[in-house]
Amino acid sequence: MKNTGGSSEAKRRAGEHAADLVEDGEVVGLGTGSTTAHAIRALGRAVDAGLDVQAIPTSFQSRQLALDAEIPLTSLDAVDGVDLAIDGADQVAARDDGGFDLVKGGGAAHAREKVVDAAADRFVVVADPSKLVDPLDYPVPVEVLPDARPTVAEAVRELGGEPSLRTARRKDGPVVTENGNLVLDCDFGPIDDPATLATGLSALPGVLEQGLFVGLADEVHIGHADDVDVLGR
Ligand SMILES: O=C[C@H](O)[C@H](O)[C@H](O)COP(=O)(O)O
Repeated sequence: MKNTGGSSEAKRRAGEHAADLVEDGEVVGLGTGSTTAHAIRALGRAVDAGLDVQAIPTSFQSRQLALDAEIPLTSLDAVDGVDLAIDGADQVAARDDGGFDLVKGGGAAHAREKVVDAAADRFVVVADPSKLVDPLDYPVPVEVLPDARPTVAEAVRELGGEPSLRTARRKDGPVVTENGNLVLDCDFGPIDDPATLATGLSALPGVLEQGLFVGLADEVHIGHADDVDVLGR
C-alpha cells in the first residue's frame, strides 16, 4: 500500500541531493521506492564519472536499478560497515529529540530496509513534502510468516489496530514479500506513541518486521519544485 502523494520533480530533487552526499570509497545502502530510485540513478552517473563506491541493495527493485546503473554491489557480510544509507518513507514525523519517526514498507521492502538503514553510520531519508506529517497516521505494514497471519491479525486488533491483508493488483491473492511472507497493513489511526507501538508489534510471535522506524533516521531531505530542505542533526 503506497503513499502515492507528491510530485516526481520533488522526489527527483530529494534523491539527487542525497546522492551528492556519497563520498569516494564509501559503502552505501540503497533503499527502495520511487524517491530512492532517483538517488540510485544519480549515484550511477557519479560512478560513471569515477566515484568509487560499493552499494548494498535492499530489494529486487533497488538491486536491479543499481545493476542497470553499473554500481558495484556488495553485501553486509562482505563489508565492515555501511557509511551511508539513502531510503524513502511513506510518512515522516519529527520527534521532540530532533530525530524522526517513519512509516515505511509501502513497497513491502521494510524488513531488509530496516536491517541496512539501522546498520548505517548515517541514514538519510529522501521524500517529497506530502510525506511530512504530525502525528504519523499511515497504516503500519507488518510482515508476517504466512502461518501467523490469523494470530498476528488478532493481536493487532487487541493493540487497537485494524489489519488488512495486502493483496496484489495484478494477481489473485496476497502480496508475497521477497522473504516469502505476507503483509498486514495495520491501521491504528493517529500514532501518538510510535516507540511503544513498534515494541508491541515487534514482540508478536510470527512478525518478521514492522514498518515503524523509530528514531533511526539522522536527516530528512525534502525535495521541492526548485530546492531541497535538509532537516535533522
Ligand atoms: O517498501 C518500500 C519502502 O519503504 C519505500 O521506501 C517507501 O514505500 C517510500 O517509497 P516512495 O519513495 O516510492 O514513496
